[in-house]
Amino acid sequence: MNTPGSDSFAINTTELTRKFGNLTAVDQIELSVPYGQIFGLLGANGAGKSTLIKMLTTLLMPTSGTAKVGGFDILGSPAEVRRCIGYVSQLVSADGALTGYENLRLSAKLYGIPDTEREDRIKNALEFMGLVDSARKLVRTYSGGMIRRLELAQAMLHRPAILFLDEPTIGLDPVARHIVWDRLLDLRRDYGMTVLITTHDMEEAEELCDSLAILHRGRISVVGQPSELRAGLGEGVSMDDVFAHYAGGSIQESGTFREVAQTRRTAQRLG
Ligand SMILES: Nc1ncnc2c1ncn2[C@@H]1O[C@H](COP(=O)(O)OP(=O)(O)OP(=O)(O)O)[C@@H](O)[C@H]1O
Repeated sequence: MNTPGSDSFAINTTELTRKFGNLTAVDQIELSVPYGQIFGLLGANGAGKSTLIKMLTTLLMPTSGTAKVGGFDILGSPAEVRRCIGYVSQLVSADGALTGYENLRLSAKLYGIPDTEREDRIKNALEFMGLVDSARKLVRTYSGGMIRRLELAQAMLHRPAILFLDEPTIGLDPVARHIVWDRLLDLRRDYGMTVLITTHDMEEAEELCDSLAILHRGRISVVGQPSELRAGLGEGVSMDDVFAHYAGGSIQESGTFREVAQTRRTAQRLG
């Protein structure tokens, strides 16, 4: 695994803030994620989850504040951060005109995996994700679940210490969703990987995640284990109730048409 810098947390943010004009999408967030956790970021549409992930993966500059990822500062050492993370965005990133194997070759080159190690790493990733039999088929013939598993295989090729996944199971049927969960649990068990996911799926939040942070208008409303969060609100409380309580009660009417259309296209493509 790519060795992270020395820090007791995989992710540690300090007053992390991002503004877009007058809108504060992420507002002075203080978040600490221990190594080896599957950590869920929840929040209504427009709460700031993707913006937070984009800053942590060095794709977007903060307006103020900073964060350490794998012990490296996102502002001072972005290249080191990138070396120890993997990222799967909301949008489909695998190339449908290439085979699964060719997509992995491309990722191996992009991640700078030495030529002598590439074939072994690709073989290992294909086996791990259950894609050996379909490796030589064009990705456009894959099911949604296979595409997601291929994207996970691409993101794990360089053995990142920390994996960022923006809505990894959006648009997948329950069987495909459970297979993705199992693979993520395996990644944590076999490689000690820390996984940060965003999700709108309360079952995923409860069953897959060790801890959750719920965002509301760019701020963290609450952090805790799913069972703690439910117990904190009383008996017989569901994760839906927890979400409604801490995420602002209802889905906000924010997000541009383009963003919504793009997300739906992704879900349709994967469904
Ligand atoms: N590039 C941008 N320019 C202007 N505003 C933006 C930009 N990116 C995000 N925003 C706004 O910032 C806010 C937070 O958006 P973000 O995508 O982080 O939310 P989210 O919680 O990931 O939402 P969703 O669940 O719909 O993916 C929204 O109001 C959004 O419209």
